[in-house]
Amino acid sequence: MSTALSVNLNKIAVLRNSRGGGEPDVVRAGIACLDAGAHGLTVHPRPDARHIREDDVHALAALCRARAVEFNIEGNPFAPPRPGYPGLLALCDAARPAQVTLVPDGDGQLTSDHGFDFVRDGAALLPLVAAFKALGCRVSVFVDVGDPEVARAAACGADRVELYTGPYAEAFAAGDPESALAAAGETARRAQAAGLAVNAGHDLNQANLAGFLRRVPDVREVSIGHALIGEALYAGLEATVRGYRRIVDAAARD
Ligand SMILES: CC(=O)[C@@H](O)[C@H](O)COP(=O)(O)O
Ligand SMILES: NCC(=O)COP(=O)(O)O
Repeated sequence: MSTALSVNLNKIAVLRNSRGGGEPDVVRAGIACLDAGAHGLTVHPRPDARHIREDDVHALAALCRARAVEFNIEGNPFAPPRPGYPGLLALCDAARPAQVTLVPDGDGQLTSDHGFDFVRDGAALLPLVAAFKALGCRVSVFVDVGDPEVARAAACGADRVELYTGPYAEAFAAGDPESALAAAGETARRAQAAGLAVNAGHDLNQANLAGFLRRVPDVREVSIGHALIGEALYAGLEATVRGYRRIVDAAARD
């Protein structure tokens, strides 16, 4: 079984928004990721539009359609519309992503840090999941590793769950990933037994990914952004500085 890599472009938009203007360009970055072999692209437009904006969603949806690859939009289905953010359902209605990943983030969160509470939110999720599926989207829901109620995602109508891998990444960085890996494997198996496919994401990187995929069975997709964009900066920094040196050195010779 192979695992698809979906690159999350949020952090390209963070850089762009820090200056206004259009650089770095999220579509150009998306093209580079797809040219390098990414199987799809992910965005998590937040209601405060701190990074990915509505216009980015449409531009990237068009790119993914043209390249026949998966576009994955993440967001909180309960967050109400506001200026600059039409709401997740309206956004998906307009952009028609192949997959929507429902994430229960509050507005003020720095980043995603927990999955759904299915006992509390299950009844409210049921009609929402149906509404996204009526748009033709595969629906994945963000879940905590170790959630004993993970099978309830199937009763909500979801197709997949995305395991929240932040705690695993922390345990790996601390040199003690064993119990996080065992728990992730167990949660994946419980979800799969309920008929759900399994995605994973959050703070995955080139150091911790292989160990995760070795231990957690049949992970269909990983979505990776923060670390990948940081690693890309390091990987490209030397070549870029050399390029600038060539320019200033050539100008000095003229
Ligand atoms: C659901 C998930 O784990 C990622 O989408 C994460 O939320 C990235 O969002 P930010 O880039 O806003 O931190
Ligand atoms: N769903 C996880 C995601 O899209 C990327 O998370 P991160 O790599 O930015 O932590």
